[in-house]
This record gives sequence, structure tokens and C-alpha cells, in this order.
Amino acid sequence: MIECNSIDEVRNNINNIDEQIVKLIAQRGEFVKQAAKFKKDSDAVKAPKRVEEVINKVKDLAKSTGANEEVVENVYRSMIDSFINAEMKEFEKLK
Ligand SMILES: O=C(O)C(=O)C[C@]1(C(=O)O)C=C[C@@H](O)C=C1
Repeated sequence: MIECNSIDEVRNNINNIDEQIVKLIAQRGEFVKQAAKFKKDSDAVKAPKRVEEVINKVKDLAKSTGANEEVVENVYRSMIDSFINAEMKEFEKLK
């Protein structure tokens, strides 16, 4: 872990990480969009069992990497909610 000596240094590091996160969200979004091709109805798009699998998996990852579990769970629940909306739009388009 880098020990920062100023708020600017802290924010530069955060900016760099945000750039990586947004690029990864874009990549994740492309795969979520493709998932719509394989779904037969809106319940399948929502896939609540899969959501819980993802949440359990990322909570385990948080534990093993030292990330804040509550933050990781909240971020993922919110992110997946938004991805479900995007996937639903894609699903409707493909109908
Ligand atoms: O795994 C799927 O079926 C997906 O569509 C991906 C994803 C996700 O973002 O991880 C999105 C929507 C579903 O609610 C479940 C999971």
C-alpha cells in the first residue's frame, strides 16, 4: 500500500483506480448484455439465485483480500440492479 503525503496524492491514486473500475464496468456490461441472448423471459433476466451466488462470491473475495465486505456487497447489489435494467432493455430489443 502506498503511503500518501498529501490529499492531492490520495486523489490522484483514487482517480487512477476509478479509471480502472470504469473500464472494468464497461467490459462487465458487454458480457451482461450478451446474457440477454440466452434468456427466455424477464424472470430469467433477473436471475435472483445467480445474483445471490455473485454476492456470496464477492463477499468471500472481500474477506480474503481485506476489502470492506459491507461496501463490496452494497456496491454489487446496486451495480447488478442497474445491470438488470440494462439487460432488460437489451432483452426487449431482441424480442
Ligand atoms: O448471470 C446472469 O444471468 C446475468 O445476466 C448477469 C447478472 C450480473 O450482473 O452478474 C445480471 C443479471 C442477473 O440478475 C444476474 C447476474
